[in-house]
Amino acid sequence: MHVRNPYRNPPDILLLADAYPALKACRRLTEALLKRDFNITVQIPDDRLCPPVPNRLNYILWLQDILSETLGDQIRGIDIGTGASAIYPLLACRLDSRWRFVATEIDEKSYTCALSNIGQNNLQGHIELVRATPDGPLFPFSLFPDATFDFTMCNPPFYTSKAEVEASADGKLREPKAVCTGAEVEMITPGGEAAFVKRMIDESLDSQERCRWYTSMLGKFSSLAGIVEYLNQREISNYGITEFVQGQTRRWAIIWSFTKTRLPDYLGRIRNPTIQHLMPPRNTLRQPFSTTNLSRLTAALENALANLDSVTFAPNTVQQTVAVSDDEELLLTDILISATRNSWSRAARRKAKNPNAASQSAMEIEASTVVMRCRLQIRRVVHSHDRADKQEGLVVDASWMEGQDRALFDSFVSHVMRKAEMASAE
Ligand SMILES: C[S@@+](CC[C@H](N)C(=O)[O-])C[C@H]1O[C@@H](n2cnc3c(N)ncnc32)[C@H](O)[C@@H]1O
Repeated sequence: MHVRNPYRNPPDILLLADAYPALKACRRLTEALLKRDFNITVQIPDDRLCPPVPNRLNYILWLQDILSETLGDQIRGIDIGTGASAIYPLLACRLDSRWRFVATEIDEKSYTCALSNIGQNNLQGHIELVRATPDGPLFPFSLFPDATFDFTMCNPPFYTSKAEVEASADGKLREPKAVCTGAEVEMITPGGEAAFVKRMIDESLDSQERCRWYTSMLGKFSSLAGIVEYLNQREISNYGITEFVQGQTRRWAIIWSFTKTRLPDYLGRIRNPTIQHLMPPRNTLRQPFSTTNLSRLTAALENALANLDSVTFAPNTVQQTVAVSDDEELLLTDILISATRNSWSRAARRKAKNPNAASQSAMEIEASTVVMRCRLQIRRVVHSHDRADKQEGLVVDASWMEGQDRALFDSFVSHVMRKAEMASAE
């Protein structure tokens, strides 16, 4: 090609679509990306929403990260309002053959089209489509009385009314007009997305641990505050928030659970300082250490853990570079820890000196139950924001993984960190 021809290097179609939104609305672009990159064949009718692949993929990848430690040969999820494309189940099942879906849809045309898309990709053994009704339950648990699920997901209809759709057509609220060629049933629901998600929260209070993680995407940042307040009112403290950023488009997702499993902060908190009031308390606590000697610090930590009789731990040596905003970190040691009771508080240590204080049987019962699981990661941080004066240091990140009692985790971390700092300081 001619040297001055700018198309000598073919344009990046996704960047182009970001700069020229009408392209995003192009069904052929979605169909082509799904075919080329995932071997998925879909047909999306012209009068139904066309899902942008990068955004939908972001949601699936986040769920994959959350479920990455799930054992077993199946991961079972529910997609509420799967749409004509059935994009979430198709993508997820193509990416990992262990995934299974129940997908719901109220709109007849989208239901029929989703059924055909699932069949065309030979995924009918992995994805079960359920015809829902607008006034019926959002979660189809009653149809699967013996099943438990790993997650629910949803991209809810987000507008409250036709007037709101029209008001947003200039692109202020969501995607530009060209993209919003969906049917009303896809885009409008009484009370908008916030009311839809609140319905899910209400239903989840009944179904509780039938599902490990309840999640939903949110198209409007303004929905977040009301939903967090609703979770707080209902005393659902185990929740998280993330954001999906693709070019100029930003979306959010909320996640909550009634189980003891806790999310690491990188999956359940957004770092943006202006919205910290909406974030759940931190599950990852960072402690800088004065020593720069890795073996000293590792030995000090292991010694502090070995001195706690209710604690078992498994250290793992790793060498993995991880990027954290502007800083680079080297993950060096990963220690998995379980505790069967509190043996680190002052009261617990006093009791241990006087074993008659606790009856034998109570001790045995306690010892058989894990009350807290967490991980300690030793990392080497390079503070690169001041490049002239690079500062290296060792830190330990303590991440709460399981338990009901946040105070127990906090007191464990402060005990172990204090002991390790005293023993490793040079
Ligand atoms: C914004 S679209 C999302 C479609 C698809 N999941 C996606 O991300 O492209 C919302 C979908 O939810 C469906 N829907 C609306 N109310 C529903 C309900 N009560 N139960 C199940 N689906 C519903 C709509 O018909 C529509 O297909």
